[in-house]
Amino acid sequence: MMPKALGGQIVMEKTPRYFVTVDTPARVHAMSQDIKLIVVVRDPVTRAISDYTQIISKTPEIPPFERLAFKNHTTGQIDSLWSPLWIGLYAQHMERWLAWFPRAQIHLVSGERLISDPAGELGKVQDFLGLQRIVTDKHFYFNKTKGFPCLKKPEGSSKPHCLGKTKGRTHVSIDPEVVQKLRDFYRPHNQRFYQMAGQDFGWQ
Ligand SMILES: Nc1ncnc2c1ncn2[C@@H]1O[C@H](COP(=O)(O)OS(=O)(=O)O)[C@@H](OP(=O)(O)O)[C@H]1O
Repeated sequence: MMPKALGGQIVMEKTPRYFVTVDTPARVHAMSQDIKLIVVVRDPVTRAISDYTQIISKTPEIPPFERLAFKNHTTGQIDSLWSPLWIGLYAQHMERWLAWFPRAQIHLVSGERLISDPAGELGKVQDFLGLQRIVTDKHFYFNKTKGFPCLKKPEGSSKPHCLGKTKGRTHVSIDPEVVQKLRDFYRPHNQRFYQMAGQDFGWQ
């Protein structure tokens, strides 16, 4: 379903689910072997809480995060198959992609640095895509109220553009003990992911 393009044009498509869907690497490989892949990753614990915040905003009747995160609350056994937690097992997902694509064809973007240093992170994306570095520091300003960077002037518009209301929303508050258990759970997975990535994302 990718649109046709002229020589010199780059076609882009974004579907977060691709990174974690088991059959996708093989299907993408069958479509194009020299495709460039970009993945935005953030601290998996914050990611899970953000995910849950999104789910509960649509289905308020679901059980609390603390209940869904554990298979057995007494033994503290984490339910790693619960989607918000399973998605954060980046090393497992990355492994499936690396069975089909060389590491150099996959570029990892830090979700945290995308907020703290958008121009730096986008500079690396432009290099990865073989583009001239057109987007730089001068294209962004930091909106303190939102806690997010905004574009000073998007193409074709004279007004600044900030991300929508749901970006940078307040997360559901989670029992700190549960957060600590999740940090302990993810630590070895994160370490394995840093090794595959060749970079330390600095998650706690
Ligand atoms: N450009 C950019 N830079 C940094 N962070 C970003 C960006 N776009 C989305 N986000 C954050 O990703 C979280 C999920 O947002 P999404 O737009 O993907 O989906 S949704 O809002 O949950 O439907 C959500 O995280 P939280 O706000 O922490 O819940 C978004 O704020």
